[in-house]
Amino acid sequence: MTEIDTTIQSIRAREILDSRGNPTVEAEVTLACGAHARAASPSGASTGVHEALELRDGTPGRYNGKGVQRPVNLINHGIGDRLTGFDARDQQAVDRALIDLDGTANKQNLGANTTLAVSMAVARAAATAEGRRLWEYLGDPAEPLLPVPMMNILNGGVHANWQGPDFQEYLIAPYGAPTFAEALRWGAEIYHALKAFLKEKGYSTGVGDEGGFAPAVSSNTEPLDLIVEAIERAGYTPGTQIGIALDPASSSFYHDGAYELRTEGLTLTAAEMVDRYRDLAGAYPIVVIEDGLAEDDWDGWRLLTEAIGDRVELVGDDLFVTNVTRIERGIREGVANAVLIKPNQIGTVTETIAAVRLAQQNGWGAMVSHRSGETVDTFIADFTVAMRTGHLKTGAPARGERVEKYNQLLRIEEAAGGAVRYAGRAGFVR
Ligand SMILES: O=C(O)[C@@H](CO)OP(=O)(O)O
Ligand SMILES: [Mg+2]
Repeated sequence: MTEIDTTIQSIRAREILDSRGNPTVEAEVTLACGAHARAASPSGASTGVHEALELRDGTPGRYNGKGVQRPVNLINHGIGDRLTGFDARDQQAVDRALIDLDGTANKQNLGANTTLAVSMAVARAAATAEGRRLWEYLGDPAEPLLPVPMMNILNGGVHANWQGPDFQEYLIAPYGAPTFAEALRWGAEIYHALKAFLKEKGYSTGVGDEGGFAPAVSSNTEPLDLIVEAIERAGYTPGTQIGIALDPASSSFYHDGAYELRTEGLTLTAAEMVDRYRDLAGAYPIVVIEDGLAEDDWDGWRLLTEAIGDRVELVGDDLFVTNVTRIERGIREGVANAVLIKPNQIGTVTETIAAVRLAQQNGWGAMVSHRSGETVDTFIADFTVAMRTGHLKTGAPARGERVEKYNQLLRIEEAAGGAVRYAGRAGFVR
């Protein structure tokens, strides 16, 4: 067998649009053997202050300073040349070179959007050259684990321009399904049942950034009642077949040391928020709460973990920002029990894998996630299967940029055949 030459021959970048109509970076890698692949960075709206930098043009003009010509130029005039000659199969060396070229802890010079597009495109090009599927190339698990799709069917907070609830995301988790394909079908049926129910109640069925409905509800609890009803109308049982997850994204309504629930006209302390989550977890089949407390409210997080960490998966997103230093602190201090994994919060595939492994080695959960600004790139679908993380959140079962990830998982489940397993309830740490 002749050895395939996976030496990087060229890397080019371009500006494309994301699902919010904002520019983002797409990188394209060509190898000596002729294989080529591309990858695009997503972009968040409720970004954590500790995330790696997302580099944009900054100056008014094209896209009001939100353009990405600077990242594109960095790749076309510098990064591409630096990485030419590297073996695309040596992901760690490629990512190390990107990290060194940037030279900061937070990708301040190159931007995590710049480095991530390159890093993912290199991995995909290497997989293509080897004729392997990306999930096999990244992890080669003997028994591929299909994740529970965490479907965000009701949007609030900044993703709904603060027209709906303060809590940003209400998700359904069809963990009782026998296969991923069935889970996705259940989720889509519940999504449609919710739409019909909202219409019946006179609510708008317009959607937010992640494809979930964004009704102008009068409290943060009302969506839970709407969703429970939708689950039942679709013919499923809340709690045994379908769980509910929340991402309040509370950093976005945390001001001057308190949590401001505008919808309810209330300002709560961390302890009062914890009481509320305890009550909600008692009254509804809640399996996951992400970012229940704010990104630097470690004391509040500790209270929450002590209160319900034994029965609810408590996921740190803005708290950990896919950063091993912050995750290590959480593990050391017993704060949270799971990590949200967003590759663009840290900027390379290698560093993202390190964050997943750190969580898994400590018995913590790792939930891979899309961003609210997405493209049709499906890297995270393959990544989730490769890392066997058991669950993935990538929006509503509607809107192209969201369903493309779910559809990729359908393809993976089909391709993996008999070897495959659906994570189900075991996909959660609690
Ligand atoms: O808070 C989140 O978890 C994400 C993704 O759902 O939102 P954004 O990409 O806007 O940070
Ligand atoms: Mg979040």
